[in-house]
Amino acid sequence: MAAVIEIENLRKTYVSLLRGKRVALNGFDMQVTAGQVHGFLGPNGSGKTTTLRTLLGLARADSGRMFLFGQPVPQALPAVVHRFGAIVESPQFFRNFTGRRTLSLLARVGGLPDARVDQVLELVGMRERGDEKVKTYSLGMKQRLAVATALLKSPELLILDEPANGLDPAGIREMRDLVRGLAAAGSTVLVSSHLLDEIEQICDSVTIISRGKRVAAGPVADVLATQDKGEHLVGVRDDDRDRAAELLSAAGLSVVPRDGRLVVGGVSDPARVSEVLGSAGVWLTELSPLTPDLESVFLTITGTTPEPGTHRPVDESRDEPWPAPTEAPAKAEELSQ
Ligand SMILES: Nc1ncnc2c1ncn2[C@@H]1O[C@H](COP(=O)(O)OP(=O)(O)OP(=O)(O)O)[C@@H](O)[C@H]1O
Repeated sequence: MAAVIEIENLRKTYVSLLRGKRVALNGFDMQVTAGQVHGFLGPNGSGKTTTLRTLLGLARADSGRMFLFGQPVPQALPAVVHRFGAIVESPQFFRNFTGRRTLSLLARVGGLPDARVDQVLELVGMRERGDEKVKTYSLGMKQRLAVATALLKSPELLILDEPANGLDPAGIREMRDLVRGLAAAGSTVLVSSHLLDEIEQICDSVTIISRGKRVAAGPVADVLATQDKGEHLVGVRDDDRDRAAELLSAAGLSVVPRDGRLVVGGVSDPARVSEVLGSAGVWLTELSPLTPDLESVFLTITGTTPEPGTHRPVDESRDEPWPAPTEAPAKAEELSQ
């Protein structure tokens, strides 16, 4: 399958007079295959929005290579811009326009038939509210309107930065169905989100970024498998628990008690657990695999598992000292971004 997005060794440093240099992307790589829903995950400040802004020509990279539909960007953006839709920062709408008027205006600018407006309003579940003014919309409705604007040109690729932001549970489910529906119709979707269970449900593949670098990528199942330690939840009668722990430890398995049961790691064949215990007259009441979910994998890989009593800095990027006076002064464009 062809790669719709390819990013190689992308570097981006922000420079500000107040804070000096800040490395946002530190040699980041990503590939998104055609027809997939691809999740883009990372802790706060890890570089997701910077990646998307750089890919779309809204910020300039220090170095690295990027391709959309096989064409180098930002140079080829004018040639491919009609093939993708993106919502990277909360778009601003005219407050006194209705949703429909907003979309009609954009459709006209893009040379699209007005009939497309009704289609996209329907797609994002806003058909009934389309004739109300934007200023009466909730955050979630504005989010849907934003998605509708990105869908107007029936893009082959849709890039959504935190599309579930502000949506209630029903809205999140609708967004999920919308994204899956687009993929089923042949579109490619890149979606960044902090909602890991959502990503696990809707994405075929993921890229996880931490401190401006890719730390994991691939089909969701493969990424989950990297952290699969063969853990099983083992239940025995209360009286047998200590003995079971001893037996399993003696058999070379790791054993940690949890909520009246034992978490046993390093199990390549579950039959071994029942064999070890059964041969000593200890009988199982439960034996179930503990497969990692995306949230636990994410927390482990990015090193952001909360530790009771400690606070994690909210921003992951690396500060660098202000450049020595001999270095070239930062460009005005960089300072303003
Ligand atoms: N315009 C800017 N000027 C200076 N620093 C910036 C600018 N935009 C982003 N940064 C910094 O770059 C780093 C990466 O930010 P970015 O917004 O890309 O992260 P993110 O992964 O999208 O975070 P979040 O999940 O919180 O949205 C952060 O340290 C951020 O403070």
